[in-house]
Amino acid sequence: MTVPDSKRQRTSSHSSNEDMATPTSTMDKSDVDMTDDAEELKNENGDDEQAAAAAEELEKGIISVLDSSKIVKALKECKILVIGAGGLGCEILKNLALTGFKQLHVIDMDTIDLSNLNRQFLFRKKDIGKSKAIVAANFVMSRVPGVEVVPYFGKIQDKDDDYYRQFQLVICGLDSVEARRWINAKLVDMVDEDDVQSWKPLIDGGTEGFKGQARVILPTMSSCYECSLDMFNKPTTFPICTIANTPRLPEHCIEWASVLEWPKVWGDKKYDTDNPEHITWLYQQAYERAKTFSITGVTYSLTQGVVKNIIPAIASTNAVIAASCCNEAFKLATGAAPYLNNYMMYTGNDGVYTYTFEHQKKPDCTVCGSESSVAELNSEMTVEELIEWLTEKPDIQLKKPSLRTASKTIYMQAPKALEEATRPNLSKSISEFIEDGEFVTVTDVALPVSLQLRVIIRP
Ligand SMILES: Nc1ncnc2c1ncn2[C@@H]1O[C@H](COP(=O)(O)OP(=O)(O)OP(=O)(O)O)[C@@H](O)[C@H]1O
Ligand SMILES: [Zn+2]
Repeated sequence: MTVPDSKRQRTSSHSSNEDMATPTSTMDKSDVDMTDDAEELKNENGDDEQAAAAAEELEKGIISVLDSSKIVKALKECKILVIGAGGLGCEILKNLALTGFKQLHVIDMDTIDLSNLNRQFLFRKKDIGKSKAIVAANFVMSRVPGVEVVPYFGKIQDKDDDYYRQFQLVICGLDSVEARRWINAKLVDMVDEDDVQSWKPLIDGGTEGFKGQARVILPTMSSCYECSLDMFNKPTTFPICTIANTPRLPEHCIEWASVLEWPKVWGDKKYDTDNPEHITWLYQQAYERAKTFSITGVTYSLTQGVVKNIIPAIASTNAVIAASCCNEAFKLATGAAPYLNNYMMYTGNDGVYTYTFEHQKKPDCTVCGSESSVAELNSEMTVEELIEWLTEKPDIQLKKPSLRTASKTIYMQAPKALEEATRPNLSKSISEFIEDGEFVTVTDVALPVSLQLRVIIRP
């Protein structure tokens, strides 16, 4: 696989993370690759004259027509892990196999559901209840001769470094932030400065309704998933005044029915989003209100979608994002063109709009940063409050953090005995455990690695 120029420098000079910033320009990259390519041409073809001519061209900076045999070789040698065999995963597996990649693995922990069949086209009705990964792998192999797809029916968290080490590239088609954070941290953690093979680019695709994004993460070199965690906020809610007074969208009317009308009529009784009678009631209220404001588009299924907070999966969004991910995989595997640097947004809400930008690496990113993450905390803060703070802070967002310093165990979520033993510490103030400037090690189910947090205690 083509190793970006900056990676080569990094591994050979042992330079620190700060030096690496982002991949260098395409021209620099091609310079390095071209020299190597010329060498390879000479060795492989044994046709000295042709090789010499090609080498000369390459040295002059002329990029000749792609050599198909080299492309084929690169695709054959690149082993890719696809994570997720859902809407995006089906597209990604199909694209990779048809592009000519030969060694694919796929992980998915889920089984096939009837509702998947409209867009997860590797599955048929007879497959309902079976493992997505296994069915997808068999389908792709039966349709595309010469490709091997090895499935794993389970979670990415089940696998260890040895498993991940075999791949040159990882592509994610996931639906959860948690799984993305896990694989991102795993791949960053696996990077060994002295071993270029330990370094695996991560291509991450994500879709939500008509919106999607594709990004290329070069572990320790470019911005990682965790660097941009604060971009993912809680789902949008509508301002109450809009809902109450100036609705413009069918969603506003549905929110009005569920947030304001339901409690007014039914008091403390909560509606059940799985009860068709309740949804029908909300739908009728919303429909009447929409009529008053000349708003169209309130339907039963939209009502259900809004109250359940469901964003419909759009097959064409998956197709666009998967295409972009596989395009990047092709470029990274073959060096045929510069790869995405590093974030592409797409929206199909209103025609087609895409935008590419370079998401900056965060120097104090808790996963890939070279600087330690600093937390300035009040000395009176309790351990429990610190834990809550860690779960709420937008750029940390942990689930169930456990805390310790070099000398003290502050609070452990598991095992049970340790949790019980440390529970009384929850109500104590953090200054009983943490000295000003001391490092706190934070572990959490969300991440396969621990975080180091330097704590500054404010008096
Ligand atoms: N930690 C994980 N390990 C392995 N697979 C995972 C993990 N987290 C999520 N997945 C898989 O990622 C896939 C995401 O696909 P997709 O977004 O199409 O979801 P879906 O559940 O099939 O569809 P929808 O949510 O729209 O009904 C799912 O099949 C899911 O099982
Ligand atoms: Zn990062």
